[in-house]
Formats: sequence, structure tokens, C-alpha cells
Amino acid sequence: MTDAPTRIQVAGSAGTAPYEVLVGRQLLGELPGLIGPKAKRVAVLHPEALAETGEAIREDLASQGYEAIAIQLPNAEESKTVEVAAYCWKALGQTSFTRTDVIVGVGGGATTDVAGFVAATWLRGVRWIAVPTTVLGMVDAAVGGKTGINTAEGKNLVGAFHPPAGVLCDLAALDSLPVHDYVSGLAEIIKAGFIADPAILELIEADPEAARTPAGPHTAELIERSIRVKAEVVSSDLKESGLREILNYGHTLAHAIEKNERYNWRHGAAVAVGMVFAAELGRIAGRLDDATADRHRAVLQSVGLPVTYRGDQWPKLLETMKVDKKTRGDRLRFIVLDGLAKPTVLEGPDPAMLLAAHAEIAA
Ligand SMILES: NC(=O)c1ccc[n+]([C@@H]2O[C@H](COP(=O)([O-])OP(=O)(O)OC[C@H]3O[C@@H](n4cnc5c(N)ncnc54)[C@H](O)[C@@H]3O)[C@@H](O)[C@H]2O)c1
Ligand SMILES: O=C(O)C(=O)C[C@@H](O)[C@H](O)[C@H](O)COP(=O)(O)O
Ligand SMILES: [Zn+2]
Repeated sequence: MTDAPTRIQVAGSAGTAPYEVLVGRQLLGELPGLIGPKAKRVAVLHPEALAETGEAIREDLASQGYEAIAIQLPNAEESKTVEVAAYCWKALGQTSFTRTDVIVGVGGGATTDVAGFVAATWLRGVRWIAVPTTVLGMVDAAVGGKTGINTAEGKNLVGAFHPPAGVLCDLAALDSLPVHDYVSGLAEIIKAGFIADPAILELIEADPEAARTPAGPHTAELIERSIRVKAEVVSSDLKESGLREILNYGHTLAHAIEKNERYNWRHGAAVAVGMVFAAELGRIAGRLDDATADRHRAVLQSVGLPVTYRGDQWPKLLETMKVDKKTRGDRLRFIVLDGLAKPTVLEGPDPAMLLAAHAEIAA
């Protein structure tokens, strides 16, 4: 017998329907209920690494009478391209996928970003369900309806706000996740700690080694607390017209690092460096106290996340940051902290401040 899952509500916003994020074990029995009675066809999008899982889900849905297809995507960031999206559109077209049919995205954040984007664009929008299988996917990517792909110019530059009909976080999926990917997801959990829920930081600081494994005593609590932070924010501001920008803490520099590394760095690793940069920027701008700024480096390093980046790359990073989605005209905008759990926007900082903050993360 399994325990009942935790259910976290995400309110409908900007005309979209509310949905639930379930956290627990053996949740796949929830899929047909979420797919709903109108669907005839279901497309299960999964990465190469989860070929067996994707096929098992497809078979299960087929045994329940759906015309189920599996669409295998490349692993990780290689899937977030227009070519992969076009491959999915072709597969849906060849299956005569209609507006009442449903997409299921099973995988990490890269997979659910593409699956959601394909769902947002196919026939101008079909229903989709997220089944995140990484820590990062569960606590962040699968929740909130930001879907998208990268372009040559940068990260997530094409996309749509298209919330899922439900999110199933089956903690058992984390057992097969390589430790490198598990730890990368901790960066977004730590982000939630700094912007909104410091209890997260205390749980990690009490035993950083335990935080690095799904067998740790606080795994479910860390995941659920982070989902609650995200759910609360996106419930009130789906389309990032204000509050939602706080979820972008550390991301202005992180996305530039990812592009500069041709996406060979995991998103979470880049976000770790980006948060140290943002903390230093906050300190230099006279907003953030020394102890909270230093705490960033300490907690991130304690779980094995990077806190520095190649110092000679600054001109390229600065150029890429100009296309960050928070930029308005020529004014760069950063999320910084006024104190612990007090995120705010820093508009058009002096270039000397940016350079000084960069010096603090330059390896
Ligand atoms: N939409 C959003 O709001 C949002 C939020 C945060 C991050 N993101 C995006 O999420 C992406 C990062 O997601 P990620 O960290 O989950 O990485 P990922 O999706 O690239 O997955 C990492 C690797 O793990 C594999 N994998 C996935 N689940 C597995 C499992 N259970 N066992 C073994 N291998 C598994 C994947 O195939 C991949 O090779 C980035 O593209 C980022 O931009 C989006
Ligand atoms: O949900 C959000 O909003 C976020 O900013 C969460 C981030 O962790 C995530 O990486 C997001 O995809 C970044 O969005 P972008 O708009 O900067 O591409
Ligand atoms: Zn992120």
C-alpha cells in the first residue's frame, strides 16, 4: 500500500484552468483521469534515457484503449530545438492528432519544456500533462506553464505560456537519476530558499550530504516546499507581468553561461553561479547584507554546486544578457535580494557594478 500523494494546487490565472501537482509514489494510475474522457490519441514524449519508461507508459495507455504513440527525443538540451519540435509536429500530423487528444511529457525539464511547447503550438494548443523525472523538473520546470525551446541567440527565446492539466511527481523516478543531475536540481531548490522559504536552506545546511541523494530524510519536504513557492507565484502571475520575475533569480547570468558553454553545463549548475553573481550584485548595490550574500556560496558549495566561472568570458556573457527576457530596451534588469526572502528588481545597474560582481565569481 502506498501513502496518499501530497496535492499542491496551482490556481488558474490569465484565463487558464487550475491544476494540481501531485508528489508521491506510483502516481501513473492518475494519468487516465488527467487525460480525460474526450481523448482518443495520446502522445508520450520522452528522452532517449527514459526509452523503457516511455514505452511502458505508452503500452499501459494502449491497454486502456487509447491510440498511444511514443515520441523519443534527444536527451537534455539537445531536445530544445526547432528541429525537434518540427519532428514532433510531423509525428502528430501523421497520427491525425486532434484538439481533443493529449500530450504527456515524461522526463527532465528539457523534455517537459519541449512537450509543453509542442502542446502549445499544435493546432494552437492541446491539453498536456507533465510527468517530471528529475528534481529540477519536479520543483520548477514542470510547474507554471513556461514552455519553450532555444535558438542560436540564446536560451528559451521562443516559447509560450501553456500550463499543464496536471503534474505527476513520482519520487521513485529519482532513484535512477545520476548524482550530477540530482545535485543540479538542488540549485532551483536553494533558489526557492533564498527568494521565499529560508526553511529550505536550514534543512540543507543541517546535512548537505543527505540533501544530495533521494534517500535523504528531507527529500520529499524539500521538493514539496519548493513546489509550493513556485505554485504560489505562478498562481498570481502566470505571464510574468510582475511577481513571477523573482523565479528568475540568478538566471540572467545563468542563461548566458549555458549558451557560452553550448549547453554542456546543466541548467542548475549555471543557476548556482548566477545566484552568487546576483548576491554579489545585491551586496555591491547596498541592498544585501554580507552574511546573506556569503551564505549563497556556502550552501551551494556544500552540496557540490559550482560558484565560479571562467573570468575571461565576461564580454560575451554581457552581450548575451542583453537578450534576457527581463531586459527592457537597453536596460538590463536583475533580480536581487533586499534581504533574505526579499527579492526585488535592480534596473539598469552601472556597468562598474556588474564588473565588480563579476570579479567575485571569476575563476
Ligand atoms: N519551464 C520552466 O519553468 C523551467 C524551469 C526550470 C528549468 N527549466 C529548464 O529545464 C531544463 C533542465 O532540466 P533538468 O535539469 O531536468 O535537465 P534535463 O531535462 O536536461 O535532464 C537531465 C538528463 O537526465 C536524463 N533524465 C531525466 N530523468 C531521468 C531519470 N529519472 N533517470 C535517469 N536519467 C534521467 C535526461 O534525459 C537528461 O539526459 C533546462 O532546459 C531549463 O531551461 C524550465
Ligand atoms: O518559472 C519561471 O518563471 C522561472 O523563471 C523559472 C526558472 O527556473 C526557469 O529556468 C525558466 O525557464 C526561466 O525562464 P526564462 O523566461 O528566463 O527563459
Ligand atoms: Zn531555472
